[in-house]
Amino acid sequence: MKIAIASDHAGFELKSHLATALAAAGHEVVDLGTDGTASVDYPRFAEPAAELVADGGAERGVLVCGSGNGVAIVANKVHGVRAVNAHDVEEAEMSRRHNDANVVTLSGARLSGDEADAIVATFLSTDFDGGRHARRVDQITAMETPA
Ligand SMILES: O=C(CO)[C@H](O)[C@H](O)[C@H](O)COP(=O)(O)O
Repeated sequence: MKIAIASDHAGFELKSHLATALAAAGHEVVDLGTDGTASVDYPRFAEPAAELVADGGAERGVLVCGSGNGVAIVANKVHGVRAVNAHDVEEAEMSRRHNDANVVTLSGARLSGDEADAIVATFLSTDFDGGRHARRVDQITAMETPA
């Protein structure tokens, strides 16, 4: 799967870990930075990654900042993106099954590499349930189109 990944300084360590692990698992990883622990502003990195997902250039996005919150807020400004800050495997699973989330955001401050690996693996492998959930996702998508 082609995956866009990005972080700010607070997510850099976990993002680097995930980029390596995802590539080793056979995924095509597009790393949009940041490239170190120097302080940067998360919108600058989260927006291009979210746009790549929205444009179809990547199937899923993985974004990391200190809390996972800032990058989620940025990603959800991009039409076509449904980003969820997943704190555990169950949230990742439900974000796929019920929300058809295409971007997962993570806390670099609170998650271990093993925890993040499990969350991302679940996020990538879980299918959307469709049915009544598709109707609700369609209602979200309709909000992005001016009447
Ligand atoms: O969590 C974040 C945004 O939601 C960021 O990664 C930062 O950790 C947070 O904004 C704090 O910024 P700082 O410049 O690292 O103090």
